[in-house]
Amino acid sequence: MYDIRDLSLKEIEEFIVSLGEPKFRAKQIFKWINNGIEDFDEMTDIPKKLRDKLKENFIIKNIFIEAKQESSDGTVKYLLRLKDGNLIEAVLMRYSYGNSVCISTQAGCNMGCSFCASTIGGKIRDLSPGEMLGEVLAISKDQNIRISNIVLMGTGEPLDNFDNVLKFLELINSKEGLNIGMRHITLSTCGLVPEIKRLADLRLQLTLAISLHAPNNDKRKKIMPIANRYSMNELLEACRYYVEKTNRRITFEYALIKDINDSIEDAKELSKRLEGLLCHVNLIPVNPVSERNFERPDRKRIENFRDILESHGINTTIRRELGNDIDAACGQLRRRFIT
Ligand SMILES: C[S@@+](CC[C@H](N)C(=O)[O-])C[C@H]1O[C@@H](n2cnc3c(N)ncnc32)[C@H](O)[C@@H]1O
Ligand code: SF4
Repeated sequence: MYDIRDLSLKEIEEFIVSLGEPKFRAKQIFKWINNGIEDFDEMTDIPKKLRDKLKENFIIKNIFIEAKQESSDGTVKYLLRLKDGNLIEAVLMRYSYGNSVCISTQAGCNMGCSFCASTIGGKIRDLSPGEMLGEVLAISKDQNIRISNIVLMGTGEPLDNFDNVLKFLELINSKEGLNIGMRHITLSTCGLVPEIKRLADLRLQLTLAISLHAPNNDKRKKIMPIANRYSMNELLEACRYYVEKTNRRITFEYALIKDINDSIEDAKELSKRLEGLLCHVNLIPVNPVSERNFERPDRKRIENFRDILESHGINTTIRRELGNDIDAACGQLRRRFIT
């Protein structure tokens, strides 16, 4: 049976009208779904007969909180169990401007980046739009807070699950739903070139983050297999296309790994590559993953790297690390539970 959380307001309307019921019921139902109800009988202003019809046709794929780790800075990392038993991670981060949830888009990942815990067991399956919405609803309900920002940076490659991710964006963007503006959404990708162009053509006002992590192709290939499929030139060309279509500044994520991509030469080469592109670089000291032996550079080296980029006119930040005292690296909490 279909998960009712997968449906847009328009799709619910179509269903309601096909039953001969008044259209306004659809809006009531959609609002209940976005309130995080877990049972159709919680829709108290919907007549029982109609609730029974919904039960005959749909289910609600509830997401269960399997475990959570709270950090002293208010960050909460969730291990969530999907209806079929698969485990995923999501993280709540509290900022002065609001509450942000980092969600997973797939159970596992096929992309094989060497520093990432999410890919160690490969991809199990894509998440549905309703499951992604369910991650946000579960956290909002658990904390009794409104979520104002969404980051697609948990387990999985969002552009490898393009249609479901797009539908999810439509759901959370909906005025009658969570009403989260596109400018409050960040989508992070390892760089699937055709999909970046497809996204650009939609001209959504979301922030695109590219996991770059290297100043050139050869170095990128060593840590990110996707670089064998699309060269850095192709990737940067797609980024330029994205900026041209959307007028939005791109964020480049660059995880600094000791002796791999953190030298002065790397910083200089990266600066040249990014020259003239409307962008921002976010430097992230790599999170050591127990299955890998990558190390972080020391603070001085990280700051040097930033200073070189800045001296070339590239806006650069060193990521403020939230949740440092918990298993912060993506996929680590999940791995601890499934191994
Ligand atoms: C888990 S990925 C999910 C989104 C998408 N698949 C991507 O690669 O951009 C989110 C971000 O975490 C980064 N990341 C993964 N493992 C990391 C680690 N051990 N240390 C620091 N950043 C890491 C990725 O490179 C990416 O920028
Ligand atoms: S960094 Fe992103 S694309 Fe790479 S393996 Fe991890 S989740 Fe997948």
